[in-house]
Amino acid sequence: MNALAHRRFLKMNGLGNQITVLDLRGTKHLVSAQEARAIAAEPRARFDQLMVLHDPQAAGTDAFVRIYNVDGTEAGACGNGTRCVAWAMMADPEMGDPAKTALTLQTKAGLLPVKRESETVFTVDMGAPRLAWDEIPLTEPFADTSRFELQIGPIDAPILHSPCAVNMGNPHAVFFVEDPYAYNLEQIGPLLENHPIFPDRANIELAAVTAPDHIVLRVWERGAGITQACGSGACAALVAAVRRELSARKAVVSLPGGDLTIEWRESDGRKDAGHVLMTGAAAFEWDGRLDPALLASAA
Ligand SMILES: N[C@@H](CCC[C@H](N)C(=O)O)C(=O)O
Repeated sequence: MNALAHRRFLKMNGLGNQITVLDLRGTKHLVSAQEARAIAAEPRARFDQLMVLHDPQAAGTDAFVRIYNVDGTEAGACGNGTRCVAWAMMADPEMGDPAKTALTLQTKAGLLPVKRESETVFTVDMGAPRLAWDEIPLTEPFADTSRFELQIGPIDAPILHSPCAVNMGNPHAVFFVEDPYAYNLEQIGPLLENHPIFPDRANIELAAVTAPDHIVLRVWERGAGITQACGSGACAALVAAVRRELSARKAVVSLPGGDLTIEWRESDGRKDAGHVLMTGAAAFEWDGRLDPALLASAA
């Protein structure tokens, strides 16, 4: 019998970003790409991202979290999913500890301290953005990744060009445009996600700065396509807007699924070294048990 059979899952969302939380603490099981895709095929467990909790690996942390996209690939960060995991570990009647108001999660990308602001609102310290070309990563060296050479469409009339690259635990390319909703993201997204300039592929953002403290954003997610919201994408958009001197260091980022407040702190006067804080809601939808028949097909 597969170790995942009949395991309880929580179906949640972070501003409409579909998140499934699976608690594997106390087991050694690592979800394979096939198993992740099999879980996504189960209508009640369907996700943009699957957040799998494992026993903590570092002192002072509450859990190690593996993050899977709907295509089975793994990611280092998921802002919306992190808030959902925090809700599960603090408020879920079966796995939550209501005494907790803060916790620290670890992912492949590092440590994520989370603070509970209210019943359903959490602030995640998403860490410091990484901005060097080989940290994004890009395949070619660019001294300045805030406006690097990349365009699609006709050479003399590109549809999109000169994005800003930001790594928020995962790679992002942010294009500044007048109206993010004026583009066929369904068509452009996969071309850019898989462009040879991104050796690890990339999440693609279309951002409009409508005021120094407001950004409108749409995201094509690596491994998941268009989602209602992307937390790390919202952080990347704010960081990119600050680097391009288009916005203040704190702004509301409006995604199709709702708003996130993002702040890029300074660190000892060093503008590029501070951490990015993301505040927003997490919503529980339902729970269920994984269907062994579907998992059997993944074996
Ligand atoms: N929805 C996410 C980002 C999930 C990971 C991403 N698709 C990747 O592969 O990097 C978020 O809220 O940050």
